[in-house]
Amino acid sequence: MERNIPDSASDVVLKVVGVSKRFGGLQALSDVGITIRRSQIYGLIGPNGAGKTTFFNLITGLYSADSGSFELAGKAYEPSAVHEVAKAGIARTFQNIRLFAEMTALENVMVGRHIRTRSGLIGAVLRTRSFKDEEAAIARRAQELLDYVGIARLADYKARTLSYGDQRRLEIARALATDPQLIALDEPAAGMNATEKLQLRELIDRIRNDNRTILLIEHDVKLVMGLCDCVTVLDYGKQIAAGTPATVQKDEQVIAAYLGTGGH
Ligand SMILES: Nc1ncnc2c1ncn2[C@@H]1O[C@H](COP(=O)(O)OP(=O)(O)OP(=O)(O)O)[C@@H](O)[C@H]1O
Repeated sequence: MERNIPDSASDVVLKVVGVSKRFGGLQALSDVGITIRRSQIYGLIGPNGAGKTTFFNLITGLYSADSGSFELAGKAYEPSAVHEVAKAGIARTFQNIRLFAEMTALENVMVGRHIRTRSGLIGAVLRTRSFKDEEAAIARRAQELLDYVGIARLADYKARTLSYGDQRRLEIARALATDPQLIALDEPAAGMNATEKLQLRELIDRIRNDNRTILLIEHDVKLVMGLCDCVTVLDYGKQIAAGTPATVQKDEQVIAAYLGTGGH
């Protein structure tokens, strides 16, 4: 489906310019930049070791960049700490799922919501009226989000007891709970079977249609090409192509570096 991508600067959610990162002797990223617009699904692909996760870690404050600049919804931001990035408006999921295993599904989503609440620690200790009202509202919202991702029935189960596919959905619900400007999904389809992938695709599409903006790292090329409005291809830390899936798929450097390998 062709989508009209608006061209105004105010529609830019994330703008990253000239980002580089070196680990010792290895240049993991060289001068990489992307611009993601509101309601886009933006794919970041490339062979193993291309630098995708490093790029995610830089925009979400896990690593610090050697150079480059970052803008979120028109404001410069310094991705220097994970919680600052979450507050600024980027929520992410992880390649290796990171949930609070002993907490229930509902509690995991409530944790995501807490960064947007006001009562804070004092309210929690004193259990003030406003704290209790706020907690009730958070629980209601968390339940809605579980319903949204299709696992409302699992609200009271501990996260560790959920199936792999459901844990990935739970991570997405937790990310949505922070009301992010941008949701960054790190290989959400990893380890999923064909049915789960289809459901995931529907979910990601629905999230976008609800006016969210998504950045996706994914090894499943079919999923990326079918879902994304725009794709950037990395190889050995360099951006070798960017554009619509149709354009990128035809790019000779991409075919040589990635699609032609047959390994994905
Ligand atoms: N903390 C680190 N210390 C040293 N080297 C690192 C570190 N993180 C990543 N690298 C190296 O940087 C390069 C890019 O890795 P990265 O994980 O970003 O690639 P990727 O595209 O996400 O790969 P994959 O598809 O396998 O997840 C690799 O050569 C990797 O070994």
